[in-house]
Amino acid sequence: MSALANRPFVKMNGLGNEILVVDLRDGAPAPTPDETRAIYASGLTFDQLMTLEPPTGDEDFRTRILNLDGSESGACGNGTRCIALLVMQETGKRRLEIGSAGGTLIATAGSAPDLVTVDMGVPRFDWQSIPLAHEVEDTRAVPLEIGPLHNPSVANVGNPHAIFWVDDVEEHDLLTLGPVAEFDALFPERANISLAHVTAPDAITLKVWERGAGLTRACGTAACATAVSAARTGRTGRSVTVTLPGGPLHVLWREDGHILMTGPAETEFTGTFDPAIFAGTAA
Ligand SMILES: N[C@H](CCC[C@H](N)C(=O)O)C(=O)O
Repeated sequence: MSALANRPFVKMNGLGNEILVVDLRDGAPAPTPDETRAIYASGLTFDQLMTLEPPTGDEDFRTRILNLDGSESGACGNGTRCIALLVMQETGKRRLEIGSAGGTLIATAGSAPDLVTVDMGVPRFDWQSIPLAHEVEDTRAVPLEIGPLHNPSVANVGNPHAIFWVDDVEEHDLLTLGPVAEFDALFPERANISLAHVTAPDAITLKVWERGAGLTRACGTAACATAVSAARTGRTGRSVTVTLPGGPLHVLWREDGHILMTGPAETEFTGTFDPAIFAGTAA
């Protein structure tokens, strides 16, 4: 019997990026890839499943990010705002330290009850950190062509991102081009794929094909990766509003290198996992 059977969950979203939160602070094991896929296949759909796990150091708690295909990611911006809001509401705390594979994230309560700011850490741009399959000198414009898309900027913000600069995010068929780019041999760990249209020195429109999840209404790490790439290529300043299909996020790339992402989080419903979901998964 899966340790998840009859366990409660909370369904949330960050700008329409669908997040399923599972509280494992009692030390229960994290969902396996099989169990993650089984939950999604049961009709309890999400883009990412995020856990609450016991702290291993000074942090308040730890989290693990699982895409709907069962793959694990080192970061999830929208999901981090969701779990931070949940624990802030539970504890009354206005600042949380959250441990994750991508590093320690600092979440602070925003100026409105549903707003959260997350320090997403410092981006990395060197080809080995993205990672790319071979050396690329200038990662602001990588030699890659995917149909009509070419020369993306790449960045790692806890997870790998490729950003194609376009004049209209609706002009290209990201549903088709996204997976082709995601699985390109240049990205040994695959990549999240964005179409970005800079509309002003402080404004970007963005559409994202997410690694392991597909088209989503919003992607916080893509907004962060795009914001820092726009700044380092001279397309914008360091403080931008990134407008995704699900709505706007504000991203500030501080002079000390840290990325601050601010946006809403929302609870939709709660429930418990029906044991039948896990009938076919490995014990
Ligand atoms: N939706 C998430 C990104 C999940 C990242 C995942 N798609 C991966 O890197 O594998 C966000 O708001 O940042």
